[in-house]
Amino acid sequence: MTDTNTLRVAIVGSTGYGGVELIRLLQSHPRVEITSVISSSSAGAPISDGFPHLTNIVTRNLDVVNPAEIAEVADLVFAATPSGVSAKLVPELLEVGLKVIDLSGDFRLKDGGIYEQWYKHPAPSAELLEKAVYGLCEVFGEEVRDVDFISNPGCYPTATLLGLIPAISAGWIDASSLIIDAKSGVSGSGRGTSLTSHYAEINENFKAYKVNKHQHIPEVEQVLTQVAGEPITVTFTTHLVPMTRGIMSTMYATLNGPYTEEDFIELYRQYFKDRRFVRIREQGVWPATKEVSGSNYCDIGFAVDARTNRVTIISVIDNVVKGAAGQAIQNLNLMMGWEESLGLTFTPIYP
Ligand SMILES: NC(=O)C1=CN([C@@H]2O[C@H](COP(=O)(O)OP(=O)(O)OC[C@H]3O[C@@H](n4cnc5c(N)ncnc54)[C@H](OP(=O)(O)O)[C@@H]3O)[C@@H](O)[C@H]2O)C=CC1
Ligand SMILES: CC(=O)N[C@@H](CCC(=O)OP(=O)(O)O)C(=O)O
Repeated sequence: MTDTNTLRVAIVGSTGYGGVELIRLLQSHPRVEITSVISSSSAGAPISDGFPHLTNIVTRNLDVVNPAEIAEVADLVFAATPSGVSAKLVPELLEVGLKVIDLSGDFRLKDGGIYEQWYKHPAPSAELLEKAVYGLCEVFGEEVRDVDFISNPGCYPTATLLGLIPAISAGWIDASSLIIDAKSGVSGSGRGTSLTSHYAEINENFKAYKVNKHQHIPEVEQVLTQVAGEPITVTFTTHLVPMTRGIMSTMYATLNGPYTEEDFIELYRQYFKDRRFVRIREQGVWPATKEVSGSNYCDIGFAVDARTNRVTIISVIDNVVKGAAGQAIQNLNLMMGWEESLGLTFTPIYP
């Protein structure tokens, strides 16, 4: 620490969407100083070369990935690196005494065998999978306090779990009936270009992908199983939408009793009482991705259908903020014992 008020942080993966969003959000954080922005491909260059929107805002050059050097200038590292890269990098960062908040999927699953089945590459050590604390702030916020290693939840799981956990915990919905229909903007796939994120493939198109094979399925199931105390499996379909930011998770479940929309609204308002980043819509009003864009909010609305005895729950987040950089900073605040909204009170950008 430079003084008792300021935490020095480094960002590995500063040239990706998650890293650049961390840089943007941390400009407004009163207790954090960014002391190193790191890239494996562009070290030495000013970050504003690749990101002119940072001109006169961040004047640093990009640093190399060297854990010992990072430990000399920083107390904590955000690893905004791809799956597989984090698995190798995080143990090295912890080894030199750094605190770590990892944005990848590498440390979210507790069972290495399940990780390898879904991610298709070797799992981190069982010891580190055990050590990583899963930082879904509004549910496990107490558990991240004072730890030195947090695994930040996935974007789809954040929207989905916040939408389902209160109803599952209360036993109001049949856990064997869950269907999740999720849609993401293209920034969710990262900055690297690929055929699937190519303009001509995305523009005026809407497509399903990784159906029944998405790596976030076991993450959602792991947490719901933990909350329910019984094994839960889900049907989970992901879609790519021609927009830049945003996730909408639409969830369908059979009701276990005659619960109304008013009941759901009251249940969720109680569950998320005092948690400023979850907002529950009034009856008959459903959230849209633009209503949370650029912010750390997760907004949730409900529709109960007495004809089918099902509830539809609609949850939206900004994938790069609440689904990545914003929740990572919220986790930092909780870890440090600071007010959880410190530096995160952005109003959504509208329109
Ligand atoms: N985009 C999103 O909405 C979300 C992303 N995530 C997760 O966050 C992480 C970052 O995602 P995102 O920013 O979108 O990804 P990007 O592809 O946009 O960026 C990845 C970053 O990692 C760096 N990197 C790549 N290889 C290495 C390496 N070997 N060593 C060090 N750094 C490396 C890249 O920069 P360089 O080549 O310059 O080193 C780049 O800065 C991923 O694990 C992703 O799954 C999680 C939730 C939401
Ligand atoms: C639109 C899009 O492609 N989204 C990505 C989300 C990637 C991501 O956030 O991955 P982790 O949470 O596992 O780190 C995907 O569906 O794989």
